[in-house]
Amino acid sequence: MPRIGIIGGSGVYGVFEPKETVKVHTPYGSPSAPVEIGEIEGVEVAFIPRHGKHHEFPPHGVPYRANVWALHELGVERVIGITAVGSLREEYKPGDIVITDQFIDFTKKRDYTFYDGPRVAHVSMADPFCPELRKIFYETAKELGFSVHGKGTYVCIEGPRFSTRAESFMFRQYAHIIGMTLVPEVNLARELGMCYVNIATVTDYDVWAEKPVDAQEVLKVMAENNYKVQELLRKGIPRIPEERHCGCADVLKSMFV
Ligand SMILES: CSC[C@H]1O[C@H](OP(=O)(O)O)[C@H](O)[C@@H]1O
Ligand SMILES: Nc1ncnc2[nH]cnc12
Repeated sequence: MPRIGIIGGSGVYGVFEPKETVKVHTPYGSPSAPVEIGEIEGVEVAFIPRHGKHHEFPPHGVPYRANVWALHELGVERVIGITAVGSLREEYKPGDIVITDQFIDFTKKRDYTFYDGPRVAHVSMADPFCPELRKIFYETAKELGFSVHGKGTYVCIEGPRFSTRAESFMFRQYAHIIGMTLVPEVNLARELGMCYVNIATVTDYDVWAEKPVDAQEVLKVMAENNYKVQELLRKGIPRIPEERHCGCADVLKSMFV
């Protein structure tokens, strides 16, 4: 049973040679693609490409609930979310890795919860990311010699369009990086008591820095930096302890009304 799940973002459609591919049906429909099960350095891992095998799901159309539910159903306790992000600050440069520590939600119409009633839950999101996983991947990225930021606030926009200049200037007052997919993936994982870490690769300076970003540029820079994500997973995953000591599952004790 895989206890670690990876959700790959733009430009990340496979991170190992799958041993098995599983079609999972969930109460929320099918995940973006059948779940691939394989091993990274001897550790069993499940993988879902967030946008589908051929990037057919736009950020506002990703079946986030089905993806997270499917991983949970397969026994996953820890989710590693890989994302491509724009930079809102000079010092977060294209090619840098960010181990996100906070987010701001500017999405508008997604399915944000597994608890639509009659069971009602209010999950704490004060510290949305697993501290244990953040430490492992930050330290591993440092050891690998990558330019890595141990913190960063991710503003999640609805997309699929990129920001206007005015929006970009506003967002950069509060956040460091910008993307379209962290929410609701991170909060859904938390609602099931799973750990979640976001490994973000900076692909561009968002439009505040003058030149408008485009999708081709994001994919090109992601492809150039893909090896960093692969190395980080290969070296970081074997360092994840069997037992969790992070308290991420404790939210389940107090979130129900
Ligand atoms: C391909 S450009 C915009 C697209 O890239 C990012 O995807 P992901 O977060 O899944 O890596 C961004 O959020 C948008 O969905
Ligand atoms: N500048 C940007 N804005 C929103 N999502 C992105 N994903 C990658 N770069 C982005």
